Amino acid sequence: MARVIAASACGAVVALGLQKLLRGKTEARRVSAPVETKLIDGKAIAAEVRSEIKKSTAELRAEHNVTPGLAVILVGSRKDSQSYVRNKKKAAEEVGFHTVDIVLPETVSQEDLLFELEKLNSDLKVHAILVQLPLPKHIDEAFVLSKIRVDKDADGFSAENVGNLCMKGGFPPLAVPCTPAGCVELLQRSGVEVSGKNAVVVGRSNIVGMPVSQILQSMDATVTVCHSRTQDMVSYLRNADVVIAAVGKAEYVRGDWLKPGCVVIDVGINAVDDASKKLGYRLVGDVNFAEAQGVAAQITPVPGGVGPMTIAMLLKNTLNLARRSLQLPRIPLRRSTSPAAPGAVSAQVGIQLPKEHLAVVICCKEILIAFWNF
Ligand SMILES: Nc1nc2c(c(=O)[nH]1)N[C@@H](CN(C=O)c1ccc(C(=O)N[C@@H](CCC(=O)O)C(=O)O)cc1)CN2
Repeated sequence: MARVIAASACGAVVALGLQKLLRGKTEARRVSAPVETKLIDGKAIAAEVRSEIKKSTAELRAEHNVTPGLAVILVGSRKDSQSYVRNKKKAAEEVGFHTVDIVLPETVSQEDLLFELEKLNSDLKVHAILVQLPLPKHIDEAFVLSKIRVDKDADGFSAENVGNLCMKGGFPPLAVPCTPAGCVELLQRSGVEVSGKNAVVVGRSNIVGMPVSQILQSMDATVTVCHSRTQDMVSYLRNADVVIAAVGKAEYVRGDWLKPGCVVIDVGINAVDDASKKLGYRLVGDVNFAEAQGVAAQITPVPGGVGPMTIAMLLKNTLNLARRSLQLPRIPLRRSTSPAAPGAVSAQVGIQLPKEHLAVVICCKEILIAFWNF
């Protein structure tokens, strides 16, 4: 009897030891080897897009005698908005666009702002209008945006453009919100295939979170939108192949929340105090960049990631709106890495065909193939 007890006690000790050893092994497996993290250089990619737009603008002028025109309305004297508007105007002029800038005082009435907007709506030289956001509190932002002609909506913020962005198999939007389009362009030009992948968007703003989630969904990603009320956000992020961080909180997403090998697009631009800098602050994103190193396979830096793409995509929208005014198709800037599914709403830069035209193209292709085989 004593021997039996001793044997089973011994067995239990061995089993416990084995269990411990195994647990140790699984824990060791969970800590994966560091990943080599590649930087997605938004500055360089934006320069590439701008040079393609410059070329297409020169062709449009040579072939149709039309110069794309962009008008920007700035209300008030916020330093950041002034700087964004200055950069937009500079970039537009560099690619050969005609530009108009309207600067109104902080105290301007909504009526006077709408009066200026109306003049731009009927200016034949202006193909795209942008109202720099945010607007002062006394102005109804949504109402003002709704007064921009849909076919001059440079930001793609109108209900019709956003509606078309969300509709499966509907008309393609005339313009796509610039920052979301920039995020997707970065993914495409970095060879990231999103179809069938888990994408997590952190943030649900009208400018970024909502439209980027719609675009990714139209590209066949499985999209989860996390926000301030999401419970256990980390559980979603740990399963995300693609992360779009647009929450507006400095270094909010921690490195150990990410799935090893994921791709991170950091939309945040947050100023944090830094006495070592001349300005007394430095810019950081919504993701803890240092911690994401060695975990993410690719990541955008801040600054120099999504920001420059926002302006490049504004130029793209302006060029496409100018082309549309001549009933020309959208300009294909560069072949994307993955073609959109037929009829899908697409954020790609290529020509977008309505379903009927696509059917004709497919039909012609079938006839050609049949002819060839015959
Ligand atoms: N009508 C709109 N208003 C606003 C938009 C918009 O798309 N349409 N987006 C933002 C601001 N924005 C453009 O307007 C914008 C933000 C940041 C950048 C950028 O290039 N950032 C740089 C860093 C800049 C710096 O040093 O301060 C970067 O990330 O590298 C461009 C445009 C709100 N309003």
